[in-house]
Amino acid sequence: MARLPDGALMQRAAAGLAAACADLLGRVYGRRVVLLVGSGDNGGDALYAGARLARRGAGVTAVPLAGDRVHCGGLAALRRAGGVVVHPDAAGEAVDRADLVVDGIVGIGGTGGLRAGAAPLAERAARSGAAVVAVDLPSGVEADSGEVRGDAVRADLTVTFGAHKPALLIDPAREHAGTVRLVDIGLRPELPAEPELEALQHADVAALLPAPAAESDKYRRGVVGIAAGSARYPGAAVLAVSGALRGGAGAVRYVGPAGEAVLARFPETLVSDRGPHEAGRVQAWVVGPGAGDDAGTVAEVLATDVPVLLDADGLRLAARDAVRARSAPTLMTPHAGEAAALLGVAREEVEAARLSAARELAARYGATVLLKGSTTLVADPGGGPVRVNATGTPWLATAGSGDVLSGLAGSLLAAGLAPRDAGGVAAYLHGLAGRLAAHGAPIAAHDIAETIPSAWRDVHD
Ligand SMILES: NC(=O)C1=CN([C@@H]2O[C@H](COP(=O)(O)OP(=O)(O)OC[C@H]3O[C@@H](n4cnc5c(N)ncnc54)[C@H](OP(=O)(O)O)[C@@H]3O)[C@@H](O)[C@H]2O)[C@@H](O)CC1
Ligand SMILES: [K+]
Repeated sequence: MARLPDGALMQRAAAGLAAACADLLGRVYGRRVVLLVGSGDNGGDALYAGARLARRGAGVTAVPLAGDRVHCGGLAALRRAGGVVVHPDAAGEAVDRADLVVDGIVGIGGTGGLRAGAAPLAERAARSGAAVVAVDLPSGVEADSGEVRGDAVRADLTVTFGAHKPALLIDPAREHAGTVRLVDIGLRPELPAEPELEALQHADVAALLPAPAAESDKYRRGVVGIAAGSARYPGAAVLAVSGALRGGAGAVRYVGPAGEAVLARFPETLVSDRGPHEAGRVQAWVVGPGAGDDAGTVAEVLATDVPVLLDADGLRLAARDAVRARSAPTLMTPHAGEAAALLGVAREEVEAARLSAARELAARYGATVLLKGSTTLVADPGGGPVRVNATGTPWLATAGSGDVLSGLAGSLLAAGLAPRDAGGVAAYLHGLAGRLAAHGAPIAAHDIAETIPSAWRDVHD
C-alpha cells in the first residue's frame, strides 16, 4: 500500500470482486444487491464493488453497520453510481428480496464473532434465497487460524485478495467460505518466501511420488513393516497392509497375530511370526492400528533406527520420551480424539483449533504430526509451513479408513520420502482415492485402498 498510489490496491480488489459477483449473477442489470458494510477497508472493497455493479444497472443498497465509521470514498462512489444507503434496522426487507448479499463486514482486521448488529442480518441473508459473497473472508472467522469463536457468515463464494488465508483452508472456518476465488492484486513480490501453510496440488504430488528406476529391486524401492492388528482386530492389519501395498514400497512385511487373515487377503505379503527385531530388513515401520495393548511391540519398533509411523493404539502406548529420543524420524497420525488425549484437552478443543493443536503435538513429541479430520494437517516439529490437505471428503470418515492411510504413508516413508512429504502425499492420495471411489455414494475402507492406483494415475495426468 505504501508503494502504490492511494487506493490502488483497493481498486484492484473491488474490480475483481465486482467481476466475481457479476459472474455469479449471470446478468447484472436489474438485479438487487445488498452490501453489509463494516467500519474498515473490507467495507470499502464492498462499496467500490457495489458502485461498479450499480453502474451496470444493478439496484444496490448499502447497510453501514458501524454508524458513521464507514469508508468515505467508497460510500461516495456508491452514491454517485446511484446506490442507496439504509439503516441496519430498516435493512431486513432489502436482504429478504436480494439476489446477492455482499459480506463486507470485516476482513483480516477482525477478531471474534459477528457483533450484535451484524449477526441477525447475516442470518437473514442465509435464510433468504440470495447468494452470499464474502469479501476476502467470511466475517466472524479468525483469519490466521481457521477458528470460529462466535457467529460467522456462511458464504456461497469468498473472493479473497492477494493470497489464501489459513481460514480459507482450515475447518471450521473453511466450511463458512464456500467456493474460494483468489484475485491477484499484485502482492506476490511482497509475500514472505515461506508461507504459513502449503496445500499440495496434483503437480506437487506427482513430483514427490516415488518412481522405480529400471534396476530397482524390492529393497531399493523400500520394504515397509506393518506391526498391527490383534486377535480381536485382525481387520486393522489387513487394511493397513492394503494401503501399504499401494504406496510404492517394493514389499510389505507383516508381524503380529493376524498373519493368517493378512495372507488370505494379500498373498504377496511377507508374513513373519517373530517380533519386529527378527522380522528381517525394513526401511520403515507402521505400528499401532488395531494393536490392542501390545506395548512391547510399540517400544521395540520405536527402538529401531528407521522411520516409524505411529497410529491408533500405538499413539496411546508410545512413551513420549521414547519418541523424543529417536534418531530416525517419527510420523504420528492421530485423529482429533487421539490428539486430544495426548494433549490432555477435550476433543472439541482440538477440532476448534486444529492448527495450533497439530503444531503443539509436534513440538511436544519432537515428531511430525498428521492430524486427521475434515481438513488434514501435517506439522513438522521444527516449525515451517504446515501442509493442509484439500482433497478430503466426508465419505472418508468410515471405519478402517485411517488404517489404509497409515499403511499408505508408511509405504511412502519406506520409499524414502521425508515424514512431512509422506504424510502430505498420503493424505492427498487417500482423499482423492476416496472421492474417486465414492462418486457421491458411501464407501468402505477397502474401496479407498483399491482406488489408490487410480488416484496415483490421476495426479500424473
Ligand atoms: N491489506 C491489503 O493489502 C489490502 C486489504 N484490502 C481489504 O482490507 C481489509 C482489511 O481492512 P482493515 O485493516 O481496515 O480491517 P477490516 O477487516 O475491514 O476491519 C476493520 C475494523 O473492524 C472492527 N472489527 C474487528 N472485529 C470485528 C468484528 N468481529 N465484527 C465487526 N467489526 C470488527 C475493528 O475495529 P473496532 O470496531 O474494533 O475499533 C477493525 O479495525 C482486507 O480484509 C481486505 O478486504 C483490500 O482493499 C486490498 C488490499
Ligand atoms: K468479509
